Amino acid sequence: GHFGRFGGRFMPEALIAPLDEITRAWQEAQADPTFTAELDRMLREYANVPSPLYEAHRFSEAAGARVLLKREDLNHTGAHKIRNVIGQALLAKRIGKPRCIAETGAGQHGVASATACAYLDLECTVYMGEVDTERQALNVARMRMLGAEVVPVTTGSRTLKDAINEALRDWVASVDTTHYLFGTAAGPHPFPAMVRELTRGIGDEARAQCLELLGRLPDAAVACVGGGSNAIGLFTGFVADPDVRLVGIEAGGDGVETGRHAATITGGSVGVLHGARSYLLQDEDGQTLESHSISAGLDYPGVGPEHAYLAQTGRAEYRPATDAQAMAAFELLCKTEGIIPAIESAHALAGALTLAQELGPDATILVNLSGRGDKDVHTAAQYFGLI
Ligand SMILES: Cc1ncc(COP(=O)(O)O)c(/C=N/[C@H](C(=O)O)[C@@H](O)C(C)C)c1O
Repeated sequence: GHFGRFGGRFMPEALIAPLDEITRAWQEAQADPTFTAELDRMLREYANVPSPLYEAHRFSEAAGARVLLKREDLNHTGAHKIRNVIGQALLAKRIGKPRCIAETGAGQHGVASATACAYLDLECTVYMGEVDTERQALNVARMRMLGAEVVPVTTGSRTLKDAINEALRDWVASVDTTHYLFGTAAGPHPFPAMVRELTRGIGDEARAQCLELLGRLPDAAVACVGGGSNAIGLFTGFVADPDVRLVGIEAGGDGVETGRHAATITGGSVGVLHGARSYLLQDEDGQTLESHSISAGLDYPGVGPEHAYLAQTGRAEYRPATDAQAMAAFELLCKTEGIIPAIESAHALAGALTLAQELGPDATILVNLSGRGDKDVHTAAQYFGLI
């Protein structure tokens, strides 16, 4: 479970056995045609996968280069998260765990977890920072409608980091009946690799769709990076194509130089958080710092270890987009394409606008539109003074 010097599983002794059990079960499931056939069937018939590749002509004109959008916002539940949760919920069934727990920040992973558990008749408890339950209240309502228990977390900074800590505390006490349905490509082994494998359909599909549409590969593949799942899902399909630049866009918040951001690779340092060695925002004593972003889904002081590795080897590059840049890109997509993106995804769009200026009009830029903006309408309406 290593990516160069990154990754590993720095976890309490009590969780080593369940982590071993998931690792073994996942290896067996991947080799079991019944499991993979059921996973593919559910993705196709239930989750609306594969997602379309859409050429955004008017956004491209505004950007000054050709922009293609991978429409993960059109998946069932409105984001890429459904890919990961269907695989992990099927695995929970396979190992006889009647209950799943999950952490969530933006609420998309929580909604996807509640959805998969409703479909597969599993109990579902979602831990969510109290701050996030307020700014993503719509998703709290959706999770409860889908039959999940949502536990507002009031410890620490009351955001995603604290939700993960609470979920881990639950799991230590419930390993016999419960699978921790981890929401991003971070955490202890096997989660980063398993979530990458469950999400890599994004990049594998997009690569084939680009060859069909363009007759060649794109010049760059761009995705926002919170914990890292939608970005690693997009990048993996292209990592062996050296002419395709891989660009991860982190949450620059008020600007990295202000200290109020969630740009973990750009503004952080190597350390251990939530079971893996990667980059994180920490003070000189190794205490995790609070992150800041207008986007709940990117508001996380850690990042998946495979991104740390791709950054260190130089195969991928990571740049920040501030709240203001993301919201400007959010508005531009709304008004040029009639698509309201998730604020997380708007960070990737902001990165694409900058890259378009650098690469020029002949460039083709593939952007992962990781989710739709229904959950963010209130935040965006307040930001733009529409209500
Ligand atoms: C639409 C959308 N796009 C991107 C992200 C960033 O998460 P990654 O793709 O795992 O980097 C997210 C993250 N959402 C998670 C959630 O909904 O709980 C996030 O807050 C945590 C799981 C990390 C998202 O909802």
